[in-house]
Amino acid sequence: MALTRLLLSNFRNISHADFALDTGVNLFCGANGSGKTSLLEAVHMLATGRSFRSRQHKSVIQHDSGGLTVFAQLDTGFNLGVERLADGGGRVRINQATADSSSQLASCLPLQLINSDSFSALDGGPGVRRRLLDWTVFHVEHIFAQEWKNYQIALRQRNALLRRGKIDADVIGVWEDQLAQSGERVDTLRQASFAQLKASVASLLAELPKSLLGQVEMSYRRGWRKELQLGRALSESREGDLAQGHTRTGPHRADVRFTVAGEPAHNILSRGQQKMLVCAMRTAMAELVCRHREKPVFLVDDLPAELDESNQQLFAHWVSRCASQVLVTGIEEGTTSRPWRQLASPWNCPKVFHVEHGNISAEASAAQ
Ligand SMILES: Nc1ncnc2c1ncn2[C@@H]1O[C@H](COP(=O)(O)OP(=O)(O)OP(=O)(O)O)[C@@H](O)[C@H]1O
Repeated sequence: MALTRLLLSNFRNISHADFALDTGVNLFCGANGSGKTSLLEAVHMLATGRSFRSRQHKSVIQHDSGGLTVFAQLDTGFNLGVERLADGGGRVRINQATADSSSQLASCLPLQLINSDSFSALDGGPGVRRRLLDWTVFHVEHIFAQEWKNYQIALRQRNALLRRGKIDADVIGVWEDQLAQSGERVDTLRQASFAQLKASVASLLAELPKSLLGQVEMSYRRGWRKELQLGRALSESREGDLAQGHTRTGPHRADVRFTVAGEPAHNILSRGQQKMLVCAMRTAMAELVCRHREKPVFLVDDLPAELDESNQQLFAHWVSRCASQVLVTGIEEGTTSRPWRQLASPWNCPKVFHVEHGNISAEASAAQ
């Protein structure tokens, strides 16, 4: 699936923009602070309901304006709209109907993002990596969203009881049964996707020249002891959980680890190697999703940062295999477009946009 038209108003320094996008490559070039990242942020908001830079909608809304809107038409026939108001209000619409969860947006617009925060997949907490795995499972297995929701409802209830300090074994037992059932199913779905991601990442990394990247090991930790059923693990940890006031075991503590010779990968790999590992993971996620449904859209903020030319070219090649469309930002048109121009048609004819003080204008025709 691809975005065919994008409309923004009052989104950071972009007061108004309305333009058509190509399938394949769309390049947004401009000086520092011109609004390139804001544009990617707006597309991300359409797919998730939120910014990737700020938890506060207010900081994204243009100063002195009452609210922002982002609207897109997709080639699948869907229209997506997000409105955020300075007074805290807002709404999300899909084809004129109000959407009540951000997972409805995500399901209409599967999106992959590569930016300077992507390193947190390696040096950040387990939650970042768990979300990467869950993005994949969500798009591959339709029952995952409901199972995960059931799990979280039961988790909230158990935690509320633990916080009260005094627990009735029968009452907590009911929630532990639900946690155990949905938790085991969440884990089974995650394990199936993880096995495929691991194989894909290994084969993508094998396309790179020989280096320590070839020794990266990926492992999945499900969040509770291997030898136990989840129900048993929960009842065994009840005492300790009570002392801590929360549930310390279960799939909400799962992790995906990247190691090299037993060490966390970010302690060993160079910055460029780390970025290629993250690019391989993101590509593997997209490859897996496009085996089951339509190809995702990629957002790539400043690809040349940390990557030499051959790595940029390899990543562009990966994206062309598993994406329907890519929105790429860069300062200079020449360097930003170079990795894409060596690909086969139509990926070698980017649509070029110039971004200047929040104004976005398309070049009359794509330069060759
Ligand atoms: N709420 C806001 N209202 C108005 N302007 C804002 C708001 N938030 C940020 N800005 C400004 O919007 C501009 C766009 O920033 P953005 O990060 O999109 O630039 P960029 O083109 O990606 O720059 P760089 O190349 O430096 O990464 C910046 O000048 C920033 O100061």
